[in-house]
Order: sequence, then structure tokens, then C-alpha cells
Amino acid sequence: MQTLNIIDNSSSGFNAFQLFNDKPMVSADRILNLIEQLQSTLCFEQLINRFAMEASKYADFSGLSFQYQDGIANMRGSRPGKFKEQIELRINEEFIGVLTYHINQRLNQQNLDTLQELHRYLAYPLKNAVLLHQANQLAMHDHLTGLNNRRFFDDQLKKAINHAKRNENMLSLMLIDLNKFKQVNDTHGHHIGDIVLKEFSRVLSACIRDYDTAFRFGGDEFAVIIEGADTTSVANIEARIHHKTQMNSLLSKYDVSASVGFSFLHNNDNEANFFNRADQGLYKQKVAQPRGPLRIV
Ligand SMILES: Nc1nc2c(ncn2[C@@H]2O[C@H](COP(=O)(O)OP(=O)(O)OP(=O)(O)O)[C@@H](O)[C@H]2O)c(=O)[nH]1
Repeated sequence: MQTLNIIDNSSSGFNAFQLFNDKPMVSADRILNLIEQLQSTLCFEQLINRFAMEASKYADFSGLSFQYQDGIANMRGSRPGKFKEQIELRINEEFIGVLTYHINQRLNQQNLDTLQELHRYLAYPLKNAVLLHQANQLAMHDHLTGLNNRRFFDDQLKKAINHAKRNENMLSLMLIDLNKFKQVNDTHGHHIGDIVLKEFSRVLSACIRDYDTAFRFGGDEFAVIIEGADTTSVANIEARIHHKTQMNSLLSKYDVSASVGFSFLHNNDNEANFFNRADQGLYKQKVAQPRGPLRIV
């Protein structure tokens, strides 16, 4: 894998004066046009598509992808080739991501040199897209557990309700609250409390399907949006949460259990009453919980 490390200084490829003086392999007009195209979006897919349109004039490839920290963006219609040519992009040594060209014939040195010239104009827009992606991740995720946060929940719940009504699909909302969690903090300290919250988040994620979304609202409160599941599936998820929490050595060591409430979307529901019914279910289980063993459905 080749590495392109762009050093951010006055002699970088971004110096417009240099563009017109150094006889680049790609004409200055084309480069300016490419820069303009790349500057007008922060979407990974659009960046890769727009870049690929230009790059395909200088090299023959069947696919192009950009792999960043925790995701991958593919050129539209990207197809695997016989070989791969990978270029790691860095700016001032900082890792931005890896570009992968899918090719059927090895690129010659001139192809590669031209692509490397073009990569100089792609690296900064990609870096901006990575920064935006990281900021979005921070804004949407709970920093302690890595689950989605309350802010993202509001957004997702609205979308899920609209989607379920439009497609006449079932939709369920599950609310979960840990029992005796304050006691863990008070007896063992906040640090252990944090470990318990992380462990429960892991357990909760293991109880749901990949396409169900789990959230931490804050404190010891969690939620799961469950799309397209009937009453039996939702009851099974609830049973799994109770069972796995009881069986987990760390959670049982600190005597932590969970209370769960859920609701199913009705035709005339809005977000508030859909949420309130789940909350009432949670409350019922919460008040019933200290009186006897956990209800395993
Ligand atoms: N360790 C830790 N504790 C937190 C965090 N956020 C909130 N808390 C604590 O979570 C506790 C929540 O208290 P309660 O809602 O009374 O929880 P509980 O003891 O489970 O009570 P019930 O829900 O009635 O069973 C409080 O002690 C908060 O200080 C966090 O990020 N880390």
C-alpha cells in the first residue's frame, strides 16, 4: 500500500500559483473544476463519486472505495476487480483513510502519478467529511456506553413512527431502567457504577437484533426501538434482558436487575402517547419488582 502524506505548508499542492506553473499532469482547468466539485459536499459517497468521475479519465478501474475510521464509502456501481491498489491518505502524518481502487490491469507509474496528484485535492475534503462524521458521532452517541443517546432517540422515534404508519408495520418501544443502581454508586463508587452501566449496555445490545436500535437516555435509563416485531418477539426480548442480566456475573455481583416496559404503536399515536404507554408499563414493573422475584415472560 502506498502512502500519500500531505504536508500542510505553503508549498503544498493547494498553492494555486503552483498549479499554473508546475506543468501538472492534469490541466489547471480540470483541477480547479475538481476542487470546486469536491468543496461543495461533505458527504463521503458524493466525494468519492465526484472524484471517481475525474480519476476515471486517467486510470481504468472498476471500483473505488474510501475506508475511514468506522465506515466505508463506495463509488456508485463499484465492482471488485482482479487486483486492488490501495493508497493511505495522511495530512501532516494524521491518518485520514484508505482509498482502494479495484482494477483488472495493474496501473502503470504514470497512472499512479496522476492519481496521486489528484489525491492531493481529495485529501482535504475527505478530512473535512471525517471531522463532520466524528462530530455527528459524538453528538448522537452516549460517550460512556457508546449506545445512541437521547437526542438521536427523538429523531429516530419520529422516523420509525412515520415509517411504520406508512408501511403498516408493527412498531414497539421498550423502556428499561436499572433497579438498585444508586446503591451501586453509593456503596462501590461512581467508577464501579460506570462499569456496571457499560456492562448492562453490552448485555442489552446482545439481547436485540442488529437492526433494532438501543439508546441510553442518561443515568440508568435505556430504550430500544423495535421495528416489525410482534408481541411474542417483544416478550422474548424482554425475557432475554431479564435472563441475561441475572446470569451476568458482574451485574449479579452488584445485585443489579432491570425493569422493562413496552408499548405497541397504534394508528392514532403520536410520539408522546406511544412513549407514555411504555413508561406506564415500566412504572408498573418497577413498583412490582421489590415485592418478588423478577417476572420472566
Ligand atoms: N456511575 C454513574 N452513575 C450515574 C450516571 N448517570 C447517573 N448516575 C446515577 O444513577 C443513579 C440513578 O438513580 P435512581 O434513578 O434512583 O436509580 P435506582 O437506584 O436504580 O432507583 P430505581 O430506579 O428506583 O430502582 C443516581 O445515583 C445518579 O447519580 C453515570 O453516568 N455514571
